[in-house]
Amino acid sequence: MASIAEEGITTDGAESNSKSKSAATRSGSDHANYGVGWNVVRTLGEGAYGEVKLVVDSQNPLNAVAMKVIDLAKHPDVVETVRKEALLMRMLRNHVNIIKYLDMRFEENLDEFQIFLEYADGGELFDQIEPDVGMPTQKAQFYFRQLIKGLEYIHSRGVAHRDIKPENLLLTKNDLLKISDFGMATVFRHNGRERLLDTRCGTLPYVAPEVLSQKYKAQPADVWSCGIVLVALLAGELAWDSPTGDCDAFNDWTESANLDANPWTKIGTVALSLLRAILNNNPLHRACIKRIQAHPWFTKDFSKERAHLSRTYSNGVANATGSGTLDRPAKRRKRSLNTVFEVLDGDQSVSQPVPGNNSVSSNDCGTDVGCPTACKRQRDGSTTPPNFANNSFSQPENVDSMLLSYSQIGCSQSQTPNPFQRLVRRMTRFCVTVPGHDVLGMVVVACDNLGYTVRKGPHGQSILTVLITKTRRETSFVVSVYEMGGRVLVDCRRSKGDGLEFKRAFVAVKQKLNDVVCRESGAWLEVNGLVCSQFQLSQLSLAQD
Ligand SMILES: Nc1ncnc2c1ncn2[C@@H]1O[C@H](COP(=O)(O)OP(=O)(O)OP(=O)(O)O)[C@@H](O)[C@H]1O
Repeated sequence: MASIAEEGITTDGAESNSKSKSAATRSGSDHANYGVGWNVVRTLGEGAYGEVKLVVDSQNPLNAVAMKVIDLAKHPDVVETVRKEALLMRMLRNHVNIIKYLDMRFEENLDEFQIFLEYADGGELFDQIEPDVGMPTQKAQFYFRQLIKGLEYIHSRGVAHRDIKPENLLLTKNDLLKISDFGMATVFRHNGRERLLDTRCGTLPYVAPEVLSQKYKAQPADVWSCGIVLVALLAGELAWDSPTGDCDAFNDWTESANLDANPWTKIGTVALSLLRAILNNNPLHRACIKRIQAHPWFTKDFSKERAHLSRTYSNGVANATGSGTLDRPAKRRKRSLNTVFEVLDGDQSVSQPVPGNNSVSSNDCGTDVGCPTACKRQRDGSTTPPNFANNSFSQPENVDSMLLSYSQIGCSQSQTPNPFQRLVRRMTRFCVTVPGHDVLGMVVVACDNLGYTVRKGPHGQSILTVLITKTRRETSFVVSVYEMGGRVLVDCRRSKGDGLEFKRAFVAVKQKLNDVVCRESGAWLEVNGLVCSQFQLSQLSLAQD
């Protein structure tokens, strides 16, 4: 989903006025030089001004960073914008829920800026949202708490993000949420003095109403966007296209009308009361971060509710109501037994220990917000990360030996092969029973039927770009096919636009290919972002020792 930036971003008083590229080059080279000995492995995503690439240390393949490339030949006017983004990220680099800024340089030969960032090896948050469904309450709460914690830190440093949305919330393999993309961020408080903002920026469905119409306070505007993210997490859809008077869905919310319609019917009553406090048109009355953190939905221990439900059903008593129920929408009180079990199955085992809000120390999953899946400590002292990926929406199945080689990834010849190629954990993948060439043809036909436009990759590469033409906002995704040891993996990655639209399109394409999608489950090993077989993993750990 494209972001809007009506007035462009200007440098604020808190920052240097230098506009030179060399100033950008100097802005914080206090880390390793990611040049010699580092290899570009693959493209992680596409940004507004260029690609974001995965760069791996050839000496230690477990050392990886993300390199955001800004193509100055194509975008000569963005020097100042990019420099500002890097400076702000540098100010914010000491928080577990913010993508850590590492370095920046101007690559003269290529005429590009390169910003080096901590690599988030767990994909994007939107990848965890099932379209039109959302995710289990407990999981949504886990991510939302981290989002609010990260935002609290950003605001404490006097910075407004201004483009909070699931596509800009990245995850690590341990399910740590990392706020990223500070391309629209700005300083709103400097030396204790706060200023109102007037740049109309953000992404329409997520933007607060006042941002479109008047000077606005920074913090309530970001809080509003978090509210829309919460709707997406809980309902798998957005509340409205834009918070404006010509949008019926927004008017209904403002007038408390039609709350029997989606997305609200999918959202529990306690969550709805939190959303009421956050999505308040009046920024002065809108819940602040402290109020959000004190709200019953935010503090509630849903894992205890889950255990209660489990006991109830294991006794054969189908009583899902009463004091110990999950936060469920009023309209869904009469849900079927199956529905409740779906909720239970979708998350961690109910027999696991029930962590409270403070039960997870930073030694475990690295955050002090309540991790709903207890991190299991191993004999060697390491921990197993909370594994939310188990509520597989489209997790690859039946891949028991998959170490993707350099040539299969499709890197250019100038890049050095690296045996430990990484794939971002992603739910928008599946394995098929037919050869790669055949499945590509099938994807083309499926997309044609669905009315999407398909562009083939250059030089006969196993890559397609699919433009979802039906949607108002331009959304596209890239389909890559990998063949390995008789297995064929179809990997879909959002390239541009709305994450939820992409997910819907993915589901539609996968359904069309239903006859050839692998059914049986198998070992899909992905550790530290590596996709490989058990044998290859053991070799790797020997090498590390
Ligand atoms: N640190 C990172 N680790 C892993 N993937 C990343 C990282 N940074 C960016 N990406 C991937 O690249 C994509 C684009 O990055 P980013 O959003 O920062 O670019 P942008 O130019 O700001 O794009 P936008 O058009 O959304 O404003 C992200 O959606 C994500 O998939």
